[in-house]
Amino acid sequence: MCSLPLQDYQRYGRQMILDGFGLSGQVKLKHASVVVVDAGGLGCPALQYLGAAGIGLIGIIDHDRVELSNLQRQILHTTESVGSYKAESAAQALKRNNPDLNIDIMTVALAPENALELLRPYDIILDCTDNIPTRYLLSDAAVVLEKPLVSGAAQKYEGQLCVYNLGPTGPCYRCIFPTPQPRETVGSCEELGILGAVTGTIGNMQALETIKILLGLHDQKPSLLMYSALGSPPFRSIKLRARKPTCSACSNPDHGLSSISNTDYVQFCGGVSPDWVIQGMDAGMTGHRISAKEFDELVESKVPMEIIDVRPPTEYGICQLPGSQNIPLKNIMTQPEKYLSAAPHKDIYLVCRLGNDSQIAAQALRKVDTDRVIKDVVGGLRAWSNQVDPTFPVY
Ligand SMILES: Nc1ncnc2c1ncn2[C@@H]1O[C@H](COP(=O)(O)OP(=O)(O)OP(=O)(O)O)[C@@H](O)[C@H]1O
Ligand SMILES: [Zn+2]
Repeated sequence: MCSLPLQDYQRYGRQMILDGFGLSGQVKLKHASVVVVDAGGLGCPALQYLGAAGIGLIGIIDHDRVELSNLQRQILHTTESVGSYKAESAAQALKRNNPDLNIDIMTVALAPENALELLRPYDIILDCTDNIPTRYLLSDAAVVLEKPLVSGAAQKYEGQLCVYNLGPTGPCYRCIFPTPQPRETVGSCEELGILGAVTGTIGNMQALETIKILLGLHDQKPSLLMYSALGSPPFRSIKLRARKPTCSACSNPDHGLSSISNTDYVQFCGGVSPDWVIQGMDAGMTGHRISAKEFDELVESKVPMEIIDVRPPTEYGICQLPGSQNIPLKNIMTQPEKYLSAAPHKDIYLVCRLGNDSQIAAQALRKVDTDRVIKDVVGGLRAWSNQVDPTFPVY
């Protein structure tokens, strides 16, 4: 009797003849389950190889829809899939290659309330996300669920790869990064740019690490791989120590469901909402923020105000709101008092391209002056163009 359907011997034969793989390896993959958060730049290549290799059950979590600007790197999606859910579009692409796959499509954002429930059914979790709050959330959930977390990151020409929480002593993300980097030093692909083949390199390696773990071919030694496409050599690897005895997650016996649901991941990471929060997945919008539409109403009603645009001068030179002045983020961060005393009584509204840097600037100014109205425009000039003035350039 065959352990696999007859046609699978042909489909997977090239990998089954590898030393350390064999029939038993293919059967292990068939009985394995992995969940990939998300179907973006890293998730697409990772999913493509996991699906083709014959993983028995694949979960895809992504609440977002395909946009034209995703297609240079999110290679499972096509021009026709623009507007569809990424999780659905990715699942269709995997099925075109391998029609018998079992795929769980989850078109929701992973959040503290649903993380454990959504991730629990799977053996291994892949972190392919692009924001720091979700990285901490995924790590904390992987620790509670005692599952390996294959984590990738990519930006510009660079990427990183690490397997966290591997085996009983493998470190978690919090062991290595106990506190988030300041928001000013990190940014999204939309802000900083990304070369598609770089996400391809890291995403493929995430699939490879996952398959190694499932087959028992992983050496279980934790390391952080750093990739720089323009570097020489392009790959460097740092050995990581075992779990940190002081880690607030993996070495804390009280770390569990309640610590996840009681953590405000967005606040912990500097209070800047990633776009899944802004899209209403969370009650993240505070009284300190204003929508582009409401901001327009205030401008129209001639309320006295100071409009500060915190973009770099080159970007301010491309397009700007009438009546705004340009004070780049880094100037505000180094001398917030100076800019407050220059406009002593007026309400202050801050804008930037996408609404992230202006949030940081607003927080810094509010620390110095707690009485004044100091708000940032959600979604920045991109939202202004979408919601108020379609003739305002988007770049
Ligand atoms: N908490 C989350 N739950 C589910 N999916 C998430 C979560 N956070 C991020 N994602 C998904 O991660 C993916 C990241 O993909 P990627 O970094 O390639 O950029 P993008 O957001 O699609 O595009 P761009 O940054 O160019 O606008 C997105 O599809 C996003 O929806
Ligand atoms: Zn830890």
